Amino acid sequence: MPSNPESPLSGSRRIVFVGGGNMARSLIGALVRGGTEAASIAVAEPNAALREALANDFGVTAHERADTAAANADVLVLAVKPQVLKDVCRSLAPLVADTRPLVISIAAGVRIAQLREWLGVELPIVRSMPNTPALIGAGATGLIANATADATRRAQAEAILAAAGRTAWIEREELMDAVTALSGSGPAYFFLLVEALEDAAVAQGLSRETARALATQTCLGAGRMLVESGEAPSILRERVTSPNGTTAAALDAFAAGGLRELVANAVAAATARGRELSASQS
Ligand SMILES: NC(=O)C1=CN([C@@H]2O[C@H](COP(=O)(O)OP(=O)(O)OC[C@H]3O[C@@H](n4cnc5c(N)ncnc54)[C@H](O)[C@@H]3O)[C@@H](O)[C@H]2O)C=CC1
Ligand SMILES: O=C(O)[C@@H]1CCC=N1
Repeated sequence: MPSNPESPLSGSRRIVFVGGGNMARSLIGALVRGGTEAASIAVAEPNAALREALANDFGVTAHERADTAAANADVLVLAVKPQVLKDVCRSLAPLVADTRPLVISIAAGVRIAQLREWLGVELPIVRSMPNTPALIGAGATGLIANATADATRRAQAEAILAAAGRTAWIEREELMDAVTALSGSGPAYFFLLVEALEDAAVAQGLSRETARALATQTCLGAGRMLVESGEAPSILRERVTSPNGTTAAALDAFAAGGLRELVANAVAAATARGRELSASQS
């Protein structure tokens, strides 16, 4: 149980993660750091090394099998790869028919209707899309609930994901593909930009070490300014850009190369791939 009785998690008897990989580890770490008692968290993970690491690092109960871990779950967090989710849900169907947990899925491209079908019974379901910065408590997560999830269940789901960063509810489930393309995959776009900046600076004569240090700190500083100033990115960009100066020269080159169109194409491709993945799961 969380120590704070006002927390939306205070009524959770047991939060059970099915799958103990990267994302589950991020969320479990965030919950424990945020004050949720490790004794109220269990995880099912077939990989023994991962299981032991979760138990040792966070004090949670780790099981080999999902059905053992999920007995008496109040909240079930589905954190396996999308490809195995159907089998996992079907194996848990008899159990959840009795225990009626809140089900939170973090699987990319798996729709609520599919989860409902595989679980075999009407349950409160929240589909979410977190991202890897959840590892350091700086995640961004999109959420959508089915009609069976009442305000209490929605608040519980939000509190679990909010332990690892910011959350945003979306109005229509189709928009989850866009959320996946923006914040789910987004950290990779950012890392690619840092790689490209680093390589470009090396080409201009800086050492690899200096280029990485300056590129990394520049991105951190710019990101923090964006969050802490609350100002629009376009305003912050204009403030860096002296008329006819160095930034203007670089921005002209970006525009000539079609950077905005390229980003729009990349996000459209990711959105379309999300749609394809969910169609292939049925
Ligand atoms: N990596 C990312 O950036 C993001 C991933 N996601 C989603 O999160 C989910 C998990 O992704 P990761 O943590 O990156 O994958 P992962 O591969 O690190 O973790 C999945 C874990 O599930 C375990 N597993 C497999 N079969 C199982 C079973 N029957 N019962 C219990 N556990 C089982 C595996 O041993 C593995 O450790 C995926 O559905 C993915 O779409 C969501 C947002 C971002
Ligand atoms: O690349 C993927 O499909 C997953 C979903 C969001 C981040 N990684």
